[in-house]
Amino acid sequence: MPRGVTMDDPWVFNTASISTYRCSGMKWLLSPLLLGELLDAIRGFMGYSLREDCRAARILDWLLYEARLEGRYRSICEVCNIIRDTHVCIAGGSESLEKRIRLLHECERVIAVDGAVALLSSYGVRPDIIVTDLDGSWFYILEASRAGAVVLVHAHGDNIAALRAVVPRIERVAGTVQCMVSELAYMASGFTDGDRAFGLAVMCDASKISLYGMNTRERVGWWSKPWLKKSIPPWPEKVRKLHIAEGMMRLFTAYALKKGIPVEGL
Ligand SMILES: Nc1ncnc2c1ncn2[C@@H]1O[C@H](COP(=O)(O)OP(=O)(O)OP(=O)(O)O)[C@@H](O)[C@H]1O
Ligand SMILES: Nc1nc2c(c(=O)[nH]1)N=C(CO)CN2
Repeated sequence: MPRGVTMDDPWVFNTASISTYRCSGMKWLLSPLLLGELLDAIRGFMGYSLREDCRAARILDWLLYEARLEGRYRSICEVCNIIRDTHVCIAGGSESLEKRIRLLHECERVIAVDGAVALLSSYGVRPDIIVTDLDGSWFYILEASRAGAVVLVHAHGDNIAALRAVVPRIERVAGTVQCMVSELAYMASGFTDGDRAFGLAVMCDASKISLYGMNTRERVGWWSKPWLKKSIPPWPEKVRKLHIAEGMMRLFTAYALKKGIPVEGL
């Protein structure tokens, strides 16, 4: 049993599965068990703590519960409804996004990956969905959510303070986690913000997926982190994350092709 799937707490496994299956016709991209195994392996490789990832998942669940009381919560089914049967473009963190950004005007739906929301804003592109672990610019994320974007926030052991600071201020918020203890958030298909966005588009049956700024061999775009002044080569931890992202994207491309969803820009 993957360690992120806490079977000593068996009801949790059911509720997490049920919250995804409640959407009519929607299926997990990877089975929860396979996903749990993959995330365990990644945690080992990256040196992350399961305990902290599970703590973050519970905290996000609580913040989403409050968001639901306040009418700000969006389920993963509602997120999928935005994507289903549309041409989805995903704008990520690699350098080439800036040169190709005007092409995003041709997309039916735009998913901004974390910091890319800042760059999109300066070119007048409004994202429909933002996929983030909240280490991009909070200002632009909050601005886009006020303008109508749904923010799909990912909880992990290293962003607990950011979750507490930002989630209560997001107008339209959904959640993903990497430990299966949550009822209102769902187990993310993927690891980095970019491959999770791609996995989401495949899971939600986009009619076509175009990737911009998702080239893991390129430099990291300056918009990717608030502290970057210019685009730079990935630093050692980022290299390892991008390595995993590349593997995830290959896997999801295979699923997309099996479902008959064309993918361009890989
Ligand atoms: N060369 C690249 N540089 C940066 N991001 C890239 C690159 N190629 C693909 N991407 C995708 O774009 C996303 C950009 O998001 P972001 O920079 O916030 O990363 P992240 O997943 O939050 O990781 P980190 O913890 O380093 O912030 C990445 O998650 C990755 O999937
Ligand atoms: N614990 C932990 N989990 C993660 C992290 C991270 O920095 N720490 N970064 C991710 C990709 O952005 C995804 N998951």
